[in-house]
Amino acid sequence: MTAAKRRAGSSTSSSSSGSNEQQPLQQQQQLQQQQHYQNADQQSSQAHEYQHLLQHPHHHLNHYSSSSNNDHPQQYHQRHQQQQQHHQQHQATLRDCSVKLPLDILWLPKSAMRPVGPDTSHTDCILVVGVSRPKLAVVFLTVMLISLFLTFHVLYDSAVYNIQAAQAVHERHRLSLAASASALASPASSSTGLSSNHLPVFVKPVTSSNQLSHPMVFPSSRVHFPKTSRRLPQALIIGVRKCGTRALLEMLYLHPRIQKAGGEVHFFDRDENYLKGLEWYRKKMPHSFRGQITIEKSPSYFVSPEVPERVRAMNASIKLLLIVREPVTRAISDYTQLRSHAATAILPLAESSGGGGGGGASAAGAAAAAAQKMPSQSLLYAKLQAAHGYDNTLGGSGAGAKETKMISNTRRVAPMMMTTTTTTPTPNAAQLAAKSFEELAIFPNGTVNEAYRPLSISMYHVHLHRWLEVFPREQLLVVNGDRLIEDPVSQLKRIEAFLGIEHRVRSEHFYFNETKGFYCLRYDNGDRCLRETKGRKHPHVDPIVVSRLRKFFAEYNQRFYELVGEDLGWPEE
Ligand SMILES: Nc1ncnc2c1ncn2[C@@H]1O[C@H](COP(=O)(O)OS(=O)(=O)O)[C@@H](OP(=O)(O)O)[C@H]1O
Repeated sequence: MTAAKRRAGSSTSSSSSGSNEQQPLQQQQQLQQQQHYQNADQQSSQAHEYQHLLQHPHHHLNHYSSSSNNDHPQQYHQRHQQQQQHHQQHQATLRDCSVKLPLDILWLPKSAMRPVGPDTSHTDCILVVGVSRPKLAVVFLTVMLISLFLTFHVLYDSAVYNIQAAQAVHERHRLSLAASASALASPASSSTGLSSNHLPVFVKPVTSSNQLSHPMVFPSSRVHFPKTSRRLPQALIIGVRKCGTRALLEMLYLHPRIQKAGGEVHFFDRDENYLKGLEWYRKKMPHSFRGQITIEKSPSYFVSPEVPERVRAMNASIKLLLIVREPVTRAISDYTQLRSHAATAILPLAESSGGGGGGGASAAGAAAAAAQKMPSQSLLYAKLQAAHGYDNTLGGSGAGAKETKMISNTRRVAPMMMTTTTTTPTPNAAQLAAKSFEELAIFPNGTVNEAYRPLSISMYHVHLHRWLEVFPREQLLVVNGDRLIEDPVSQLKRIEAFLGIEHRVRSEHFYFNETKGFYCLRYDNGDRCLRETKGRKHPHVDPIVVSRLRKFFAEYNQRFYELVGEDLGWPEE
């Protein structure tokens, strides 16, 4: 810049000295005047030029070097004006170089920087990136705070995780000890498909060494993650007892979107549980991720009159699964279980042992005394039975107030004790175990004992009617229990669609166990069948009695088909 300026200055002075020698005085004066104006002009634009040259050295160098020292002053003046125009244009360009960007990113003229080596590029601007100290400090602090937050979050999560895992291991250990103790004390208590500690049938006891080596494994054998919580069920298997409720729940549990309550909670059908409130119920539920569906099954819900309203009070949009089986087969299955209990002379906690109640000691006139020992569910039944007076023989009546009213107003027999907490063998138990299904289901005069509980539970339409008074039909899915035994996948596909979850449970999850005569489940870590309490061998029942009962049920079945809008094709004789 200085050199160029000097060059421009010297060219001007040399041209003026030439004129002094050759031209007259007047012309010299004119020229001096012009020079004076020119110099004034030059001085006024000197600051701009300096700025300009700082930012565009190449341009200025070319510009000045291309100027002829011998130009006429007028021409020079014109050129100077052009230079000024040029200069203004370049000022506009310069604005690009002085754009201020956030975080100290600047475009600067290259001339402002001291080049390290020879400058070969043809650009005028240079990008300078820098961060001021306060900004650097803010960024640093922010990064520090975020990493601190993340560290604490991870530490907190893993602490909660470990505490819960440790609790679960402790609980599981306690339960398995209780299970082995009760198994020793009462082999019959496992006949319902659940151990007395309410562990699900499929969950095999884990040895304490296993528990210690897998502290993150919960009783349900699924890993519990900190981001899970216990949620109230979004779906219920409401019954029917002995129709495959346990098999259905375990099969559904193969689906990754399903979580299940381990045992039968009996929240809605037992007053003593219901009075504990929803929070108590929620705590009985397993941990689940958001998006998973928690399912609980208590088959006695179906036949308990107060349950539909209570369920609706909890969740009016809950999904209900009702599994049914051919009614006479179901009744025989019920009888088989009740007889099994009676034969061991241990009267079962009927409602907790697979739902539905049932199991009975004949104790005519003993209802009041027994009621004192009974859970409230049994108490309700005892009241009903006392009011209506039904047969109290093995697995007697008591499916519900409306049902009993409708079905049997004819018989007035001493009320029966539906359930009892006693484990003392009664003399009647053995006698009851000796009674045949035929004797219990058909009176000597050939009429059907409608009040016999295994039969009254099979009158599905009576119970379903109550549910459909409270819930819309679309909220209830009827599962065919007979088909579930033969072809589980087809039924599960329907249920997956009903629950709004993708089809995931497939045939490779099952294998047919010839010895058992049922499908068993195939898990990643092994195969599992339901306990021997499921799929018991049924006693032989006189075909005439079976036919008689099928005819009897034909009408009820038709009513049931009408209610559900589907013909299940059960035999009518
Ligand atoms: N895969 C598989 N394995 C074993 N058992 C199966 C299976 N699928 C359905 N079932 C039928 O389930 C019947 C027992 O029904 P529940 O589980 O509802 O009984 S309970 O009410 O919970 O006691 C049980 O009835 P019974 O055969 O009379 O014992 C079985 O027939």
